[in-house]
Amino acid sequence: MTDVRTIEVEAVTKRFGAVAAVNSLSFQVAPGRVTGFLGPNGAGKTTTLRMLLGLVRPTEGRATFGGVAYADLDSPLRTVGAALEAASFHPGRSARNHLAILATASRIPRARIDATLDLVGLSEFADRRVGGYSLGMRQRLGLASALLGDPGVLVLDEPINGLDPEGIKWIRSLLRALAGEGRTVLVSSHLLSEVQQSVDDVIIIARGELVHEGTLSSLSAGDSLSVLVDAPDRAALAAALSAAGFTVTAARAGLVVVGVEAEEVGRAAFAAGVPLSTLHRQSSGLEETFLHLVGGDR
Ligand SMILES: Nc1ncnc2c1ncn2[C@@H]1O[C@H](COP(=O)(O)OP(=O)(O)OP(=O)(O)O)[C@@H](O)[C@H]1O
Repeated sequence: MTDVRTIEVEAVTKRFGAVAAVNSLSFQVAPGRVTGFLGPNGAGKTTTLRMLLGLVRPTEGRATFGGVAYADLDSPLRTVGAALEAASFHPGRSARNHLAILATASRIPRARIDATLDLVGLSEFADRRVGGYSLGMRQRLGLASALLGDPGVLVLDEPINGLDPEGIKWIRSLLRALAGEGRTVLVSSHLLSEVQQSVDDVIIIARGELVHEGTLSSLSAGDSLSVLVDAPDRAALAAALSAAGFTVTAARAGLVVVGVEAEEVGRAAFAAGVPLSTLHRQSSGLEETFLHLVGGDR
């Protein structure tokens, strides 16, 4: 039997008039892992999550929980917890009040209210009006709403946005703990660096299309090694390196040679009798690989 905790997005397309916000997108998200859903602003992340949660109807394809559409789930809040970006809470109500309304509507035991407030660190502020909450506190309340039904799947849109450094550290360990309990945790972000420390897997989209799907370490496999080298006589250095068979690109700080170790470049320059002023190895970080994948010269 298919596990409802597995998110399945199958050839989903969403067009808004002539604009394809999401184009033939397919991926799966497995339980027991934290998965980052990444892409630059406007890539189609929110639209995809909204289709998954039955808030937007796909033009083509389907997005389900183990084959079951959100609208067909027996008890949605107990199966899937979601916190979407622009979550709006009635400013006059307290956090406790918000959760109580949700609990009543979904027949969730009231004991879950205090347990969830405690889990997201809002107990102290539970009876204050949400209107006076900071963005970080509203994020915590969004998370509390998602966790209230003790669901096996969590879908969180930019949950780190608005949190202070301590809050970021806290949410990272919470996400890990939730996945450790066997839940499916899907977290969107437009920055890889924001979620890098908490995700096992990544799904990267750009312009509505999938550009990479795999483990976080599968991303670093795409890292390219390069060497930055320079000489007082840059033209002589370029000629020597080209003659030695290297592919050389001119940069502001010197010449960049891709796919080789610094030692090989140094040896070629030495053999040609060209004194160097700069020689160092540079490895592109994950964020650069990510930006490259999404075509990011932002
Ligand atoms: N209701 C709508 N009507 C028309 N166009 C829309 C609508 N919703 C989204 N779009 C467009 O679809 C594209 C994808 O938007 P979406 O909000 O899904 O991206 P995103 O990856 O979540 O970006 P962000 O990180 O900025 O939230 C954008 O070009 C956006 O302008």
